[in-house]
Amino acid sequence: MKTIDSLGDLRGKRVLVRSDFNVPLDGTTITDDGRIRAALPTLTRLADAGARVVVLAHLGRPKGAPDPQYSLAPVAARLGELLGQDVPLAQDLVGPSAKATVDALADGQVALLENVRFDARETSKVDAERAELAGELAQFADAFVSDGFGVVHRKQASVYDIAQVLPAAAGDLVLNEVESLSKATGDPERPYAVVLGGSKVSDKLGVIANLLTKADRLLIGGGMVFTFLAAKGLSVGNSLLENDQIETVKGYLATAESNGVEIVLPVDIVAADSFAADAAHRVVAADAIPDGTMGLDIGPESGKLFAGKLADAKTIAWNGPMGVFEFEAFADGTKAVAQGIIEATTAGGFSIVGGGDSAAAVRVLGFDEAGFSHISTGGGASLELLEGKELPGLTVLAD
Ligand SMILES: Nc1ncnc2c1ncn2[C@@H]1O[C@H](COP(=O)(O)OP(=O)(O)OP(=O)(O)O)[C@@H](O)[C@H]1O
Ligand SMILES: O=C(O)[C@H](O)COP(=O)(O)O
Repeated sequence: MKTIDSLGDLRGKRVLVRSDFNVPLDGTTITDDGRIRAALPTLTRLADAGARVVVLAHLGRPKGAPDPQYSLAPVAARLGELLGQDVPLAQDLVGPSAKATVDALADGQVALLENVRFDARETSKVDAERAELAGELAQFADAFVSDGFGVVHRKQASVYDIAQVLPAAAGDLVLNEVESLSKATGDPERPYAVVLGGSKVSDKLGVIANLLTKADRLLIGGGMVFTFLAAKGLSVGNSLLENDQIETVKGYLATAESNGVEIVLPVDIVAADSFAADAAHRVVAADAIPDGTMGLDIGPESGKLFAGKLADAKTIAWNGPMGVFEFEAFADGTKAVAQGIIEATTAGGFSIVGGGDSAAAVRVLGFDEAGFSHISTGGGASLELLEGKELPGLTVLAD
């Protein structure tokens, strides 16, 4: 991939940087700033080189129009604190405020444009619409640096199309992630265990097909569980469920069996009366989830089962928390898996944690990041790389 060095002398040049600042928020409070910290080496390097740095980022999944709950204002404030300089936030993406913000930048200064997903063209499936937005963004810049590793699997205007209209390079975070993850992409040391959880169920179900040809064991937790249990004919109450994926999952279960891949499902579930921190809850067998309740964590027996399946693994990839770890009552499954991975890593395994919330869970629950071989800023991006897919945001940076 092309590197920042290939862009030449950047003093006085306007450099657009795509970062991944999709951080977890509680209201307007950032509960884990790991993704912002991970962006600092590239931003500091560009600022130190005298560039005028204009950062593009998204937050959440707004519907292609401005939506105050997804404003990047909290990110601009935190980025400013971490960089030790005021980071102005333009009120729009390609409008008068963005233009004025970029025009006002001095050499070595960093500014942020408002959420790229407030413009429907960013995520459009129509090439010409994305290209049009990329063309408008390009007017603000002399070069583009792609450093949002967590979005390189997205064929979006600020990730993919922009790299075709400006001199483009990979930032240090993207290079570092690709190098670290490459240890698990080619010929991973076995047994190779993949732990999947979280709530982006349909996104992650998609990666399973490929993982069934690569991994030895798939451990399923989090919101993923219930589509699997339903595929086995079990009732899941009000738990997160992708009804239209049940047939696909039945196919995965059959393929796993014929490929000799072990799919490990929880044997018990923490079932709650509602989605709330103080919801009444009890541990039930996975085949006896009461009607009217929702599974918000894997149960204690499942935690032990999963840790046991990880103990001898030589390569481990983990994406997605095992439960709603943000609520203390539903964090134990995630803790058990994190602990199991740390022990397997200490015993000589190579472990990767991927995903905004999974990485946040490791830090928020008090685990030592050094216990894992690599904590990736990418969730879907790291999974797709591990699947062996070509990622549009990387291929477009090819030298
Ligand atoms: N059983 C469950 N029901 C509902 N939500 C769940 C359940 N288990 C986990 N979650 C939620 O899943 C969320 C994280 O899911 P997500 O798929 O976004 O993972 P991630 O690690 O952030 O990966 P990515 O970076 O790809 O988004 C957490 O906020 C957690 O509360
Ligand atoms: O959180 C992530 O994994 C990245 O920021 C990508 O977000 P997306 O899944 O909404 O594209």
